[in-house]
Amino acid sequence: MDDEKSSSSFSMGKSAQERGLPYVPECYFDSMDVATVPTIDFGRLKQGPDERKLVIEEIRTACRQLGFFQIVNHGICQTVLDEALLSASEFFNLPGSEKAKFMSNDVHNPVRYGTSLKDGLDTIQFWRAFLKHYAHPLADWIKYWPNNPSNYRETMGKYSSEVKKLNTEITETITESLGIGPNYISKKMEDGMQVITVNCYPPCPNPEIALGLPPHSDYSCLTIVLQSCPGLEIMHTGDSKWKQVPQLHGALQVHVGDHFEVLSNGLYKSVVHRATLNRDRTRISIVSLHSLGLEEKMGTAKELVSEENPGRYKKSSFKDFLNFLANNDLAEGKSFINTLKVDEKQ
Ligand SMILES: O=C(O)CCC(=O)C(=O)O
Ligand SMILES: [Fe+2]
Repeated sequence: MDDEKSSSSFSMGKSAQERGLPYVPECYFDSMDVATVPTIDFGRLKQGPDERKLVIEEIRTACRQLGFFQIVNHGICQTVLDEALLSASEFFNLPGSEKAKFMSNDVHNPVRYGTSLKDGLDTIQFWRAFLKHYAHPLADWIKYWPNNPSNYRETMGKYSSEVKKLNTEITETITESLGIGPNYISKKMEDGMQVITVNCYPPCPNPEIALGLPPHSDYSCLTIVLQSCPGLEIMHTGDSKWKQVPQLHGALQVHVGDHFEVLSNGLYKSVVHRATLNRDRTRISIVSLHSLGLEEKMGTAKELVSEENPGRYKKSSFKDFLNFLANNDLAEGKSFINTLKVDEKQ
């Protein structure tokens, strides 16, 4: 199956759910374990210091136990979310030749399209098309983004800048929950990198034997994800089982990434996750990865290191991750965070 055929085999309707944003019949997930995902009401952060303290405690627990939570009342309105998803799906519906203009295997390229929708039906392993683009500072990068569909830059740009602001707020709560204060890294994060990965997983004829994305953790400090329907699975640290993340309309998912595992000296673990497939509808996810500047190294907070609790990680930057990615295949189980652990055998 080639990209051209897969793209034309799905189409979007007119309005978010009515507009036909993809859904998956519930029966598909009957056989799966569903994750109990902490849902954090961000509106409560502004309801006085006592309420804020409780929310920070919930975030601490979620980051320690799962490295993952979802947020509601995050302040980004539903229209912005729906329109970003819609223009993402319109992009993937374009003819292959249009998308191929952005095709690149160079992981250092700030805008690139790629697809694994080429393998024969018997041999498919991964079933995904993606568009990645740098998003901060927006004015520097937006001119390189697709302008087909014609509102792509506007809708995705709006979503990107709102999610960038949200990232700063979440970062403040995370460092506060680590006991190092809300301003520990927020300014650096504000000036740091934002990479948007738009994933498209068309209906797959063999969802049992293929995946959208292999198990991995994100290199980022934080990743914020908007999904059109369920499909993400996270590894439950308690019983080491894959669990499906349920769909909560309007919620955004937050992943602790490798660089926050490093900052926290391993108190918070980056969440291992994978994208599964279904045979009925297309799934879209918009993934916003936030880290420090391209060459700025993330190290462990010195406040979280002591004689009894020595530093466990080497410093690294986003660029170090890109160099790792250029030379290693995540599908073969290679993991960036493992290369950062000081006691890990290389
Ligand atoms: O599609 C998803 O929900 C996950 C995508 C993902 O993990 C990634 O792009 O890093
Ligand atoms: Fe990921």
